[in-house]
Amino acid sequence: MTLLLKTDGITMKFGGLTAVKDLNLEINQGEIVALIGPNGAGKTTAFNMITGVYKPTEGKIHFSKKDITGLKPHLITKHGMARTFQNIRLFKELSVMDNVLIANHLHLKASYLESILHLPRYRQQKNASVKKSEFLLERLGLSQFKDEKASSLPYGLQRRLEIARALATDPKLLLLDEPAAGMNPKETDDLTHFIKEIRDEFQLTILLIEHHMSVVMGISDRIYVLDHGITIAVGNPQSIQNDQKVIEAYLGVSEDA
Ligand SMILES: Nc1ncnc2c1ncn2[C@@H]1O[C@H](COP(=O)(O)OP(=O)(O)OP(=O)(O)O)[C@@H](O)[C@H]1O
Repeated sequence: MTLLLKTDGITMKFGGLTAVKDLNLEINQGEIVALIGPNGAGKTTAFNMITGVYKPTEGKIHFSKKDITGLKPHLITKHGMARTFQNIRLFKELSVMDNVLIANHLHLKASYLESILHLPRYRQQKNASVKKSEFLLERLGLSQFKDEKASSLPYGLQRRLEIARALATDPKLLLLDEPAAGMNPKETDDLTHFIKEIRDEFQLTILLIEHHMSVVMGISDRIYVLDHGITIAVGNPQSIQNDQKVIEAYLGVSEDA
């Protein structure tokens, strides 16, 4: 097995609050790994450290054997990491197709001068980019909406479009922040199959944050459980479901709620 992502004791402090403490994730190529935990456990903060939004207060992050600690998000994307957000971030006024084209643009190698002069290399890349975007939309079941405004899509399809945008940057590792949020049971079930399909088809490794336990238990090879920033359990779905500390962390939350 090839190790793709490794975090060595990453910690994030906001003033006096330690949002994540000493997190040690190890994700192998091809795995689907979930990060779960009650609200405020530190899951999004962990994503933000891995993707370069925050520089960890302590610790190191290695991705594809390179130290990426403290690199800016766009450079981390170039190394092969892409993410979606808890709150969908699309260019709402642009078409579905343009949303994917813009994401793909990051990968075009033609220079600015070549692009304004419409030189051959730019034209070739643009054509390839359109083909690739069409392929992604086709593959994600969005072709029929390609000329629609992104904001006109139903919620579940907007989430798919976010994933299409992430895939347009050719990631090795895809981070999904609550992909099933706001979905009904049928959409949630479809999403579970869909995530496995894209993992296989695009040879992805996936790290996801998710509150829907049916999704987490249905697709994860391994699960990390955070509570108040601390990793309280790591294991396969079965061991996590039976872990006393995990049960208590979740029961504690429902009692408080
Ligand atoms: N930029 C920030 N500044 C200060 N505190 C923050 C910041 N970001 C997160 N926190 C705090 O860090 C803790 C962890 O938050 P985080 O959003 O990572 O949790 P989470 O597990 O993703 O929660 P949820 O499931 O509700 O999204 C919380 O107490 C939160 O208030």
